[in-house]
Amino acid sequence: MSTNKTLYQRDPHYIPRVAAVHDMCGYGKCSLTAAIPILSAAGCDVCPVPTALFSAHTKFEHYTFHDTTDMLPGYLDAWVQEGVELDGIYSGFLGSAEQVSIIQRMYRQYPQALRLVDPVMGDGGHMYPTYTPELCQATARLVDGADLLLPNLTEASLLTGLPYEGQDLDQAQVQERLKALLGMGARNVVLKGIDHKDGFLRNYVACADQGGAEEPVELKHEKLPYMIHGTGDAFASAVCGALFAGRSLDEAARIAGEFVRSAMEHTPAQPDFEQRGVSFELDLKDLTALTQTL
Ligand SMILES: Nc1ncnc2c1ncn2[C@@H]1O[C@H](COP(=O)(O)OP(=O)(O)O)[C@@H](O)[C@H]1O
Ligand SMILES: Cc1ncc(COP(=O)(O)O)c(C=O)c1O
Repeated sequence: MSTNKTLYQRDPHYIPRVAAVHDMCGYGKCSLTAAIPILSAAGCDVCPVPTALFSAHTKFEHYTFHDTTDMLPGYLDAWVQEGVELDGIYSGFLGSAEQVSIIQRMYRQYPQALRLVDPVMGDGGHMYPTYTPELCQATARLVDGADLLLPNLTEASLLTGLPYEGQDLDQAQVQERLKALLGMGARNVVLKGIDHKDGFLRNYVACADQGGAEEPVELKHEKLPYMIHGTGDAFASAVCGALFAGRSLDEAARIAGEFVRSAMEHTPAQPDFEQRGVSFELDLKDLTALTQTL
């Protein structure tokens, strides 16, 4: 089964501009330090909107956190004054609940821009330390009208109220979560990280214009026997990059899964690999080759 759906028609001589609304981490590759290189490798002009500044991500014992909410209205006003145009708004980890209203303001200001929402809130059944129930409720407001929503299973539970039942979900449980997310107004969903402990990871693609009635598309690839932080951001950024390169949704999710798997294969060769995050630098040229239409 294939949805074979294209969200963005790429003119081969045009470079799409995408606002990346994520935090910046000094160490531990995730968020903007994933989104900027990965989307650029896929042929996008990335304009960062930093939602917070961290010395390192929240899986570290020691980190500093600076919420940037206060500076964002002026930052975006200045873009409007300069006539900056956007083809996409790709949001992820947020610093405060008020930032959801700021993203909605961007949606009003750039009505043609694709709305790509990675509803970063937690994993393994737990919220990230700087997330609060209020911030999760606010994040849920981004589901309605999202052209693409990219939750993991923890985030799918937080958004839908369905229980978190681990990563080993059967087809009916996957379908239930996808239907609930489409029912909340997401136009397309990629549900990440289903793990039957059979040596593969599975990602599922579902589209609202199929009424949620069709079987979702299952994309499976090898699972490497270690976990590294930041895979969700690398995966979501690669899906978005491939979409802006004109790839279909299924193909974008397949390309992104292979990109993360391949990058994870290179990662253990690096010192402190479990700390530094996914080392995808050597894989960027392959992402360019896979996504480029020029
Ligand atoms: N151990 C792994 N081996 C291979 N691919 C992986 C591995 N971990 C994650 N990935 C890929 O990255 C995607 C996103 O990772 P995941 O950890 O599920 O996201 P999140 O960080 O949002 O919880 C997965 O769905 C899978 O395609
Ligand atoms: C500061 C920060 N940004 C982003 C993330 C998202 O990481 P992932 O790619 O694993 O979803 C996290 C998760 O801990 C984080 O702490």
